Amino acid sequence: MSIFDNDIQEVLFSEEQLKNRVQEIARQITADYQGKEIMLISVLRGSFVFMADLCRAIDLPCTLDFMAVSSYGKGTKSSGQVQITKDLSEDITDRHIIVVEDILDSGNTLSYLLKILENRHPASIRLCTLLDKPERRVKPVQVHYSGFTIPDAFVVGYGLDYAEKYRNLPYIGILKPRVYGG
Ligand SMILES: O=P(O)(O)OC[C@H]1O[C@H](OP(=O)(O)OP(=O)(O)O)[C@H](O)[C@@H]1O
Ligand code: HPA
Repeated sequence: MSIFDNDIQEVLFSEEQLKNRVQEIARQITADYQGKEIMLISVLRGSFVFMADLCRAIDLPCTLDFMAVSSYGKGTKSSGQVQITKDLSEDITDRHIIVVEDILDSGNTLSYLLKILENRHPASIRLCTLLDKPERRVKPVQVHYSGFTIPDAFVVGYGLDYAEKYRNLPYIGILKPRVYGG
């Protein structure tokens, strides 16, 4: 039970389902990068919960860094204007990078971000997103690790917000449209 339950139309993924899927992705990454050291880049703020669970389930030498971008402001639709609000602390040249995201929606954020990171000449770069909402895509983005494909609905919880709320919900659910006036 959560104080937010009344704002949720439908639970898409329970805590248990999230835990199991995150472990499967971590096992896949561990197998794919045997013998290598990886660097996980969490795209703040939404991916912080996924990152925390994923990195602890990966059995490889691994460093972490964080980047913050924003394009949604207080709305439920991408403004199309992506802003870097915090850059990485580390140099990624010649490193094996995995970008960790909570959701791939229009693709505006990740197409912009991946281009910037590719220009810094990593040894390799892959994208790992917990959720993929393909119906909303306006920019193509190549995904290597995807947790779940979801329908065209605004979701919150497990790091994902609406107007900065709901990030601390332990499950992922569809937000009732009346909450955002949709
Ligand atoms: O594919 P897109 O339509 O660009 O949407 C995906 C982006 O939107 C969310 O970030 P947001 O800008 O809401 O910032 P946040 O991570 O701080 O919540 C999410 O974390 C992704 O970065
Ligand atoms: O469905 C969503 N929920 C929360 N944040 C988002 N950013 C892009 N799509 C979403």
